Amino acid sequence: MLSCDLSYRRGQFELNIALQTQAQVTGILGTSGSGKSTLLKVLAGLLKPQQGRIEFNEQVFFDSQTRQYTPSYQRHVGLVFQDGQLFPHLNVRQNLLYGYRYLKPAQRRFELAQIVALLDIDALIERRITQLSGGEAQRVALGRALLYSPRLLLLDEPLSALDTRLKQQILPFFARIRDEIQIPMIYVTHQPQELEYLQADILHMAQGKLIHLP
Ligand SMILES: Nc1ncnc2c1ncn2[C@@H]1O[C@H](COP(=O)(O)OP(=O)(O)OP(=O)(O)O)[C@@H](O)[C@H]1O
Repeated sequence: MLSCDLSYRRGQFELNIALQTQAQVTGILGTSGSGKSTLLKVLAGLLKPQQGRIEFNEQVFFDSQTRQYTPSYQRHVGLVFQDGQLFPHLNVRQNLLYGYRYLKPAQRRFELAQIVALLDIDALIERRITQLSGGEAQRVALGRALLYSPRLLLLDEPLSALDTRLKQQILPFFARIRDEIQIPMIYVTHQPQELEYLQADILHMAQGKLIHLP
């Protein structure tokens, strides 16, 4: 269960979000500039709200009243952006194991072979990042996030850099994450069809707030 009630201000922009969700996939739709990415960064611990409380599965991420703040690396959340942001100087295997190496064995929920099979990236494992297609790179980025054993996956338009055919190929992998390893996901997109495919609970944002559509 993710529960938050927070305000975050940056210049003229203000984010005010109160939500509770325990859906497997929570989808967030909203116009450009409505604050979707900012919300994910606040949940990930990359931006600190001025006020409120964020709790995930009974772990307090932030509480302005008790002055609690859990830094990003202690939240165990995975973040995937639209362009994957893989390290170009490392090959696929090294990218996949990047965060995993820093986990204690007891913290590791998955093994490399399991994630490689889940995402069907076996044939790519020794490739350089520059030798990957957009869809392959995105699966590797997802694999790297999963190997970090996140308890929550934050996805910021993970398919928006891909063409329609590739989107159709990759969406089922998100369904596999939902069904086979059951990591809750917050999935930001401009495409309602992606959320329908994933049977997400859908939230709408506008101007820094959640809104109810008529
Ligand atoms: N690094 C930054 N510094 C200052 N303002 C920013 C920064 N990043 C975003 N903003 C502003 O914060 C507001 C929310 O931006 P955000 O990126 O969260 O929107 P979004 O809903 O994710 O948009 P999009 O759908 O275009 O990705 C916008 O007004 C944006 O211009």
